[in-house]
Amino acid sequence: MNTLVIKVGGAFMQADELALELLGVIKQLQQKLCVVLVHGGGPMVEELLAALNMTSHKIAGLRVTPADQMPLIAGALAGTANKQLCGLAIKADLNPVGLSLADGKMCLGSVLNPELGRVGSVVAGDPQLLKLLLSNEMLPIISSIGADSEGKLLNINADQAATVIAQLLNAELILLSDVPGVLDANKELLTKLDGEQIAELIDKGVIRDGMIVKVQAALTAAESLGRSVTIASWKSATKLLGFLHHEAVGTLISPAISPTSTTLPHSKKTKAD
Ligand SMILES: Nc1ncnc2c1ncn2[C@@H]1O[C@H](COP(=O)(O)OP(=O)(O)O)[C@@H](O)[C@H]1O
Ligand SMILES: CC(=O)N[C@@H](CCC(=O)OP(=O)(O)O)C(=O)O
Repeated sequence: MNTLVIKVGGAFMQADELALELLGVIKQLQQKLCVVLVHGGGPMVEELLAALNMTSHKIAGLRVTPADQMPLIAGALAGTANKQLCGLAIKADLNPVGLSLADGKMCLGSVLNPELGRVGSVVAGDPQLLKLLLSNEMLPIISSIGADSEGKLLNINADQAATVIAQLLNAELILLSDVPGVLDANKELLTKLDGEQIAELIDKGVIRDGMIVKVQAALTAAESLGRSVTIASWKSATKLLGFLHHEAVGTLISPAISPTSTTLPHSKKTKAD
């Protein structure tokens, strides 16, 4: 069976009804595909830090993560967000297994850039654990907390995490957010983009904030997997069933023409490269 990696942003877990609808669609997709869910949780991180009177900021879409905030961020992502999503999956009659990127050595992490603190990059490691779970019809639900070779925790952007999981399993990849896809300057959906068009839209300031990391992660995946990656909304779950019949949803990111335009800031090459 082919494998599909679906990534959902943090706002997803806070929209129970829509989340349950998407999880119902995942149950249907499981008839035809192996599905792995990767999740973010930016809003949960921010809520926890704010409750503790702590602040946080992002550089180029990546949250600067001082070492003393790492246990809290791991709690919000691998704890609150992961378990909340596993709970919703149980309600949707799925068989979830909550994991982080270090489990079963599925991904190997290292510090991305010391200026960002414990922010990490990961490369594909051992797929055995995920294959075992998928062959038993379980739904792996993976948070973007990883670890370095010394076992110290790392905070990985969840779009980048999903990209590496797709590389690990040679899977299709869909990145779901709270927007219908990548939008142009008039807020109209762009149905197809390649590396050159993306570079231009970033230059013009049309693609901003978290969407920059997302499109760059999608390009990295598209290039290394040699197939298009979808950016779409988790708010229109049933449209995703069209994916089974090769119907396009959201924005299709196709492999870049210019490989240099796809590199993430300071990112390392993955094994799949
Ligand atoms: N051109 C664009 N098209 C769509 N969304 C964009 C664009 N530029 C910036 N964004 C912003 O990017 C956000 C999605 O990125 P992010 O907040 O990181 O999502 P998630 O948490 O779902 O991963 C959108 O909610 C939107 O505010
Ligand atoms: C390094 C980095 O930026 N980590 C992200 C991980 C969670 C994430 O990516 O969540 P969303 O998908 O909801 O944005 C963070 O701390 O917010």
